[in-house]
Amino acid sequence: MEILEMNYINFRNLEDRNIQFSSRFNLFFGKNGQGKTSILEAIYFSATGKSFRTSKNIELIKYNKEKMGSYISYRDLVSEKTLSVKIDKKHKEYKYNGKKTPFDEFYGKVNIVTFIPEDIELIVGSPSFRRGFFDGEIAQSNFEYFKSLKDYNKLLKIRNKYLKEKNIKDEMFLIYEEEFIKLAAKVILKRIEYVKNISIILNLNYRKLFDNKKELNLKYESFLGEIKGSTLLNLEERIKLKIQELKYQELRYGYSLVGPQRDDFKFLLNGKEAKSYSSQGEKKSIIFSLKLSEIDMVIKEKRETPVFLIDDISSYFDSIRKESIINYLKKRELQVFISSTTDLNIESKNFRIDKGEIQDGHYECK
Ligand SMILES: Nc1ncnc2c1ncn2[C@@H]1O[C@H](COP(=O)(O)OP(=O)(O)OP(=O)(O)O)[C@@H](O)[C@H]1O
Repeated sequence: MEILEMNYINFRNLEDRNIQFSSRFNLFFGKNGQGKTSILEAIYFSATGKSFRTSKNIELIKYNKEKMGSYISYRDLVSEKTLSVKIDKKHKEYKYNGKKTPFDEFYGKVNIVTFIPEDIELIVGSPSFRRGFFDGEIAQSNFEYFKSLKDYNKLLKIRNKYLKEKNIKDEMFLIYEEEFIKLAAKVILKRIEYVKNISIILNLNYRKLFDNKKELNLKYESFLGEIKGSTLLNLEERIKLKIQELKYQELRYGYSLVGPQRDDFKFLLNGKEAKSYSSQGEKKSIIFSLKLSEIDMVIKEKRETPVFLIDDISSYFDSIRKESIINYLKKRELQVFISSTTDLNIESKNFRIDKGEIQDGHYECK
């Protein structure tokens, strides 16, 4: 998959422009605070309708402007297509090949993997941050999961309302609960499968790029306890039993104590939890390996190569790790967008960013 060009109007601090991209490396080079992250965010936003920095789209609109718009053309395995988004303070409009499209159908058309410094939160941050990330990843290449998760979240809200009102004898509650259990089991099973598959690739990538003497593992921790080898049916059974077990606590707290919203993902380096035991350099390397593994997973699930966005590579990695990453990327057939404050010694289409203004052309990165 390849993004061919992009247009944007009133996107953060960027001067409006049309940009043609290279199918391999695109390097955005500039000093701090000039708009390097914003241009990567504009690419991500145009392709997915979401930002990797904020959940409030309104923040993307340039200060003192009323609306913002973006457009990309891209090529997948089949043909060339376009996506566009318009937002103002009240409305959002998504278009696919010029036709209005609901967000659910817009999202997932272009596969993008991002690496941003804030990703370290995947190790040190909250379980909900990790769940959000992995759910997004699975949903990106699995529409059924996207639907199940959306429906599950709706039912979770409804269930919590009933629990809060202590209204669990209501006939509707029982009907909702049956569906709640089914969807909870589906979501958990898909997550287990995903973790199992990505874990193998993750370990290989970590060893290949950063340290071949260590073993990296990703583990799914469920509120159900040990769930290795589970099937959909026995997950449903176990959730039912757990609901029985926690019935009184759920009524006391007034919200669900069962379900995938209670689960977490853990990174283990040589069997020890990375959050508590790994160095900063190791944590960054784990996350980078995770992102490379995501690329491999998208290729496996969709047979389509995703686009890779890497923000601020120069200040994030030391020179040895940076070289290892660049050498690896050179060998992969990927379209890569990188922002950096220093030269990376790669053959790339270069863009210089200065106060939101982007100029292209080859130049010396100094
Ligand atoms: N909605 C907006 N409208 C106008 N300017 C904005 C908006 N949102 C953020 N900015 C400004 O855009 C500038 C560029 O931010 P950005 O994060 O893209 O910089 P950067 O080049 O990645 O910097 P760094 O290397 O320090 O991370 C900042 O000065 C920021 O205050």
